[in-house]
Amino acid sequence: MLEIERLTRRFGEKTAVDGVSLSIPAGQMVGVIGRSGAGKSTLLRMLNRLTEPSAGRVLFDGTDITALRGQALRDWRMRCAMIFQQFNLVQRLDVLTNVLVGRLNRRPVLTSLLRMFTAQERAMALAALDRFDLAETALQRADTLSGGQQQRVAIARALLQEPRIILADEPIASLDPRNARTVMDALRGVNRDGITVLVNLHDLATARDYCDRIVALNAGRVVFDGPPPALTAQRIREIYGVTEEEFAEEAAAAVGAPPPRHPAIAAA
Ligand SMILES: Nc1ncnc2c1ncn2[C@@H]1O[C@H](COP(=O)(O)OP(=O)(O)OP(=O)(O)O)[C@@H](O)[C@H]1O
Repeated sequence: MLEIERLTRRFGEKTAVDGVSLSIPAGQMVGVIGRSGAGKSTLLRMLNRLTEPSAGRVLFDGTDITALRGQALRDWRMRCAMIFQQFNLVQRLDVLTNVLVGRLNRRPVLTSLLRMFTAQERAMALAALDRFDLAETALQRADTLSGGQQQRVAIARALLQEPRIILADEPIASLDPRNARTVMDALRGVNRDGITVLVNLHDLATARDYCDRIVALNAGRVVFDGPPPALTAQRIREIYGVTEEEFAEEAAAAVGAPPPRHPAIAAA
């Protein structure tokens, strides 16, 4: 269980996340939506302490994550893997090594530096790649892969951390619809294995299709929290003051994604 209690982050005068409280049961897939600047990235980044909260707490199974220091903080970051919009692979390294990077934090510094991995770790990495139909790319350089393949490599790398939670910040914003689907299928697949997934999405239709729960942010605050069918086009209008179509186009532009081809205007 992840408990977020009145979590707040200020940047100077700006309050990016403003007293957010959420209880997220283990194994849930939560889509976080909101306009550009609503605080989605800041919220996710506070959960694994890439960004420090100004106030509030995060508890995981009763442990206060916001108070962790040193090794305990490193352990938490391992259990709470991040996926980024731009994949963050080492382009000149082969795919297998990129996946094995997920093990680095789990090992002593020297073996990490030498990038020495056990046969068991290599087998784990290959199995993770195989699961996403990428085993045959293991020895290719990462930069020879498509965006969708690279993002699935990033998910495989995250799995090598043996995480309890995956935090994905706009994981499909740079992908075409087909690749976006393969990445969302991969995330949903690992979620079905019991890993909690929090995913920032600009695309409402995707959030509806894949998530158990949608949290909508506006100006750093939670303005909707419920099951996808409850987030109707009418609710979007009430919350954001725009049609769902306008919301979709604006959100896509904010993350540099192509405009939606089929805005889910009547999804509800
Ligand atoms: N390091 C920072 N320094 C100053 N202001 C920041 C910083 N990070 C975020 N902000 C501000 O906090 C607010 C929330 O930003 P955040 O990136 O979390 O929003 P977002 O919903 O993820 O939007 P986007 O999709 O455009 O990234 C914005 O006004 C942003 O300018």
